[in-house]
Amino acid sequence: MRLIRIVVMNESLSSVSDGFAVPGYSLIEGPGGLPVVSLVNDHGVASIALQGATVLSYRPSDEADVLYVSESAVFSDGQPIRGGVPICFPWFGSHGTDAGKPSHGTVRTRAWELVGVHEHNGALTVRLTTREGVLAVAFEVTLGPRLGMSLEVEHTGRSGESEVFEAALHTYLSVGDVSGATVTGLEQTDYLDQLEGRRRLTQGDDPIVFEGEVDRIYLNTSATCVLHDPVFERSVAVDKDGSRSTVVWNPWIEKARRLADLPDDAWQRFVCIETGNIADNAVTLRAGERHRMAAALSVQ
Ligand SMILES: O=P(O)(O)OC[C@H]1O[C@H](O)[C@H](O)[C@@H](O)[C@@H]1O
Repeated sequence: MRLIRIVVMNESLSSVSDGFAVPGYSLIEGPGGLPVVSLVNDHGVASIALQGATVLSYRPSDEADVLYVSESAVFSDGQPIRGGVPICFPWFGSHGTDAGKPSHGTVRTRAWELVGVHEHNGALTVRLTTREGVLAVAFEVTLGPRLGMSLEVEHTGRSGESEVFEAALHTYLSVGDVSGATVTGLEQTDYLDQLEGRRRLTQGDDPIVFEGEVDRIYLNTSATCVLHDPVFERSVAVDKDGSRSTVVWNPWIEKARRLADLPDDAWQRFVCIETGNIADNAVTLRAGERHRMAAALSVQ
């Protein structure tokens, strides 16, 4: 176990010299030696890598994991983790003006700081922070009756300044077989089709089905989405708050082959439903302002 710097920000948190003395919480050595927060309580089990503040698993009691992590994922400093819930920030996809900058921003490839763990009404919450220029970023994960995830951004710069950012909780949901899976909640919603240079189209009345690559940024929607999985015989709801965009992605056969950290057949085993603020829905923050975006996963 390597040494990890842990700062207690909140005096009310119980702490010991090497972590937080909260029942159900532990900091363990995860894949590739990366530090991983493990949470266990009556609601289930969750784990979060400090690398990218990436949620790696969420298993409600008596359920298989809600999240998918690639069997070929790379767990290494400076590398994004393929699966779970990577955080895209402060841009989504390729950078608007500099093609040399990394896909999905800067924070998914760096170690975040673990600043707090607490228990409240039987739920466990862990808080991680990072910073991008004048934007201070905090991510909280709560293991309760649902898995809560909250991304809060504060502009700490000088008055008169403002910043525009995009964000997404890039949630890889595990499915028994993508071919039979459907997503509801985005009917009659406009989207940018990433497969057609972000051409603007409108979803019809039918659920989203997967019969080929799907890569869409739905705009101006705060709707709950539900992933229906007839093989696992369950539905997973993605509720959200402070988010106006939802991305739905499955790479299908060809793109999965091109992604080195994804097995060739892995496209069958996940659907991404990503809670975000992207493109038209990018967020502008003036100095001193905060923005909070949250998502909650639950099995129905
Ligand atoms: O390979 P990554 O940089 O992790 O991106 C994986 C995927 O993320 C999002 O879902 C985008 O809409 C896709 O276009 C992209 O392929």
